[in-house]
Amino acid sequence: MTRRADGHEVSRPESPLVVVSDAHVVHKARTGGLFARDRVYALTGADLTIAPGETVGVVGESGCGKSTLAKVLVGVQRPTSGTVSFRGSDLWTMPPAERRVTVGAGTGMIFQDPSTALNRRLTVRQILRDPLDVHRRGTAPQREDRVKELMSLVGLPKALADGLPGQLSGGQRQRVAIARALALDPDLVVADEPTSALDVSVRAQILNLLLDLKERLGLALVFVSHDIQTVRRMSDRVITMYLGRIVEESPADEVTDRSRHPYTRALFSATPGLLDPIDPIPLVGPVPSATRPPSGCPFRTRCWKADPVCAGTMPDFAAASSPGHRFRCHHPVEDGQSTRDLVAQAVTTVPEATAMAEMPREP
Ligand SMILES: Nc1ncnc2c1ncn2[C@@H]1O[C@H](COP(=O)(O)OP(=O)(O)OP(=O)(O)O)[C@@H](O)[C@H]1O
Repeated sequence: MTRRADGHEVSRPESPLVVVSDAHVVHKARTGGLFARDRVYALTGADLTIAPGETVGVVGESGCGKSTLAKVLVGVQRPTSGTVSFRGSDLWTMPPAERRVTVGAGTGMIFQDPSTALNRRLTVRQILRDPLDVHRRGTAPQREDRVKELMSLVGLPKALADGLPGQLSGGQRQRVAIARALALDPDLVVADEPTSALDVSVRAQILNLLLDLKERLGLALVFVSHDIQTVRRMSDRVITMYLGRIVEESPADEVTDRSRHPYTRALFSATPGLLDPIDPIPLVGPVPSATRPPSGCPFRTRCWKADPVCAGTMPDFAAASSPGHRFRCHHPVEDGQSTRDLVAQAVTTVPEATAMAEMPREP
């Protein structure tokens, strides 16, 4: 059984749709010149399972690896190590042609900015026909029918079929991008900040459209956003990432005041309107560089609960008291402890945390 965002329990088929196991993504640093040796640890040891039909939200500060995880899930980013299986088949050991079909037909991705994600020289009809042509879906008339069906599915008037992206509003462009992601009837759609480039007035419409499509089509949806309130509203389950690591995974209704990882609590405490009007939990300094992540727990340099144990190892996942809730922390928040208490605790121990932040990092 999976708990939906509205609190209802729904039964899901047992076999997972996507399983990511111990995935690491390491890039060469973009800056530093031709002979730079710096590596960016964009994703470290990610384990994640997505069930058919569920919505998983991914939150975390800028640069923590959310987009990298999203791209790994839809087979756009090959992990440096680790595995990604889609409907039981390992994506990166199958022949490339098979992977293109598996990923192309089974997944869809919606990007932040539809202005850059859509080819400006193609009409809406051409944009929506393209995946059908590439994957040779049906006859020419059937493809035309599918284009019409997709436009109606996302609420685009027929009259826009011959329009170019530049002639559409931001909201209409994002509808085209959503329709394109749905063209091949995927099981999984990953939406990476799908509303952050849109006017506030159309954001709710696009979010409602995604929720509606997800229910109607039985899609699994991975929803990446900085907007924690929205993630919570959209998702069944929330993943918190910090500096390339998944540090907590919990049912959406537990992320505010029942999260066990100090970072998740701090992140949510800084979201206006989510909890009591209290000050956010204070953290020490900025997020460390992804080229030199701290040893052990990556959050320890900013955490008010950190001690030398945290500099030693990254703990394995521990299960919280409720199903589907797990976290990786040596000194988790106690079950039932209020965020208000944590603010008070952090305020008194931040000087110690500052000292911890000065501990040596890995070379
Ligand atoms: N192709 C690349 N080459 C070098 N570094 C990269 C590359 N792609 C991502 N990174 C780095 O990897 C880290 C994770 O990036 P990612 O885009 O996944 O983070 P994010 O959480 O999605 O950030 P944001 O919320 O700002 O979009 C960042 O430090 C980023 O600069």
